[in-house]
Amino acid sequence: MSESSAPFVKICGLKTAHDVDVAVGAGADAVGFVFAPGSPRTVDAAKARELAGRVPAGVLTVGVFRGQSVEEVRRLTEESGVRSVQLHGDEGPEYYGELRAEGRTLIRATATAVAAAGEYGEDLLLLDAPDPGSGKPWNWASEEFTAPRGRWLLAGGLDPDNVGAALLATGAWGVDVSSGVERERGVKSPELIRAFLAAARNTRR
Ligand SMILES: O=C(O)c1ccccc1NCC(=O)[C@H](O)[C@H](O)COP(=O)(O)O
Repeated sequence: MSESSAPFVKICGLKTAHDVDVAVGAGADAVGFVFAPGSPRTVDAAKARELAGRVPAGVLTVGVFRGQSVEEVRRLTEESGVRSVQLHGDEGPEYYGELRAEGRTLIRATATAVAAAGEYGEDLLLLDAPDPGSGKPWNWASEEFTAPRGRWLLAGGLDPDNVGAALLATGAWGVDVSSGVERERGVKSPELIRAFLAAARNTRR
């Protein structure tokens, strides 16, 4: 993708077939299913398999994990059929190496400063808020923020109204959203999903 092309957009925390269809129909590049326990968006492997089965091959399906063992990530990924793994815990490079050796596409989510994407062998870096999925923004607009080198996604408190400015301010390759496309916590809004995708798509860096 060249710098002037449309940003990559991932819609996360989907739980219903209708919301998956809306996100895919509106042009999402990736859709996420939360396997991390304790979230209002958590789905089990069977539900994720049903939802992922609706997604065409050109759209990435992502399982979202936090603080789970490699064995659990492996099991849930295989049972659900998702193609990519997004990790929000404090896993180190060895953990990534183990999953990478199995050919999984890896997204490393972190709230700490990173110099360059790919340092842990991940395919995509995701810069997120310390409390992922909370809808709380972090200081991506501040002068202290230095964007990492390479391809990275921005997340944390994005919504249809601020995603364009966020992309322009940070130069992120793409964006990821959950709370900002919900009408209440854990319940997606088809209108907000469409509005977010339109706003992101119309932004050219
Ligand atoms: O969505 C959750 O509840 C969640 C729980 C545990 C780990 C990650 C989780 N979500 C990740 C995402 O939805 C996105 O990657 C991102 O954090 C979106 O955050 P926001 O748009 O601020 O809700």
